[in-house]
Amino acid sequence: MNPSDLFQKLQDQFANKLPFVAYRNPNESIIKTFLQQDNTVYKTTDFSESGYIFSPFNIEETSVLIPVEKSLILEFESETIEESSINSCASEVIEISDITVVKQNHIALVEMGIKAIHKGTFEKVVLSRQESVTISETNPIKIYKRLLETYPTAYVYVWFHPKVGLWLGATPETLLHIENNQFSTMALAGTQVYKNTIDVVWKDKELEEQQIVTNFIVSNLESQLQDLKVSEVETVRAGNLVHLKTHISGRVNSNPSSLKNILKKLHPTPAVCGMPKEEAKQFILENEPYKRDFYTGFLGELNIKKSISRNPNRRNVENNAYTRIKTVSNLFVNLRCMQIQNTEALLYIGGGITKDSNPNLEWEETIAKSVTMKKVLQ
Ligand SMILES: C=C(O[C@H]1C=CC=C(C(=O)O)[C@@H]1O)C(=O)O
Repeated sequence: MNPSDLFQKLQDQFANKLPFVAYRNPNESIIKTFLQQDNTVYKTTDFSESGYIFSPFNIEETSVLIPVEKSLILEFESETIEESSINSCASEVIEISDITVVKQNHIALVEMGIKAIHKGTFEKVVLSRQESVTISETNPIKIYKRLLETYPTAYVYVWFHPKVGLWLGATPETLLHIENNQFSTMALAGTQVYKNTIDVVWKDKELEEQQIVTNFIVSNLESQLQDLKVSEVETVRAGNLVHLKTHISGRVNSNPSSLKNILKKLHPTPAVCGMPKEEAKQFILENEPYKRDFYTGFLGELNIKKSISRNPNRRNVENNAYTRIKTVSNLFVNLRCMQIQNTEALLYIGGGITKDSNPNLEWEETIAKSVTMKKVLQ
């Protein structure tokens, strides 16, 4: 199938008000799609199902599944996206939110967070805001093409369900990757604006903020994983930003409830919630002046069976003997994302607050992060 046929299929699916997702892994060129054949809202009960999962920040709310058995699954190479279709996405962006009020509110929220840290309620909390802009280009497929083009190293998706909503994003953060029993994740936190190099100096505030995430992941997964390995911390680029990242890997015991247990232990990490988890989550749910919904939730392939051929050059029938099936889950944290409602785009942006946070700088950080989505709307 060629790319324009597939984009047309996505367009038709959207016009017919049927659920779909299209996604591309970081640094890869293949775009995969699940086109659901009916408009039911399927849900996961225990993360043992097979399909594409879209989970909210608050895991007590509904995680929506696009089941494998209800979908047409297609994939194609994305390298050949035509320039013309990208340029035609140019759109006018008008701020709806009164930015002075939004700024005052966000700074007041951060100040409350810092006070709670000084009182000892928690050590870290991630506080966020929503920003509303009017867009003249509302075609999600056109915006999606632009995201693909702009962020080759991100996980770039468009997700639609007529009864739930329309979301797009380009996230730099893996929640987990499991291939049979091989597990990996990342601790991503700390932000600076990218200035033509990743050779940057980090302040103690950011180093501590990221270390909290690494410590949380390691201590929560120690009981679930064998051969736990933790890399050195490195600087990585995400669009116009850089972050600190640690790679963490290990082996999971292959029992059917492993994934559910790991997700319970892992989500939401202090990269999007805080430490201790429950206290920070409570503070977020009570004090952020809007509902996160799927922002800082997670999304991706859940228990997908893939065949691996040991000798891909052999084309004869005997070759089947060399084909093995592996089960893959590939989940990402829903960051640098937006929800589109008619001519309005709702952008979601947050940042990690610790005892050393400066409210004005935290505000500036959310402005820098909002550029990721605004860039493809302008
Ligand atoms: C919560 C967000 O980013 C997280 C991931 C990387 C760096 C972050 C930070 O520096 O605060 C956040 O923990 C967001 O982009 O909305």
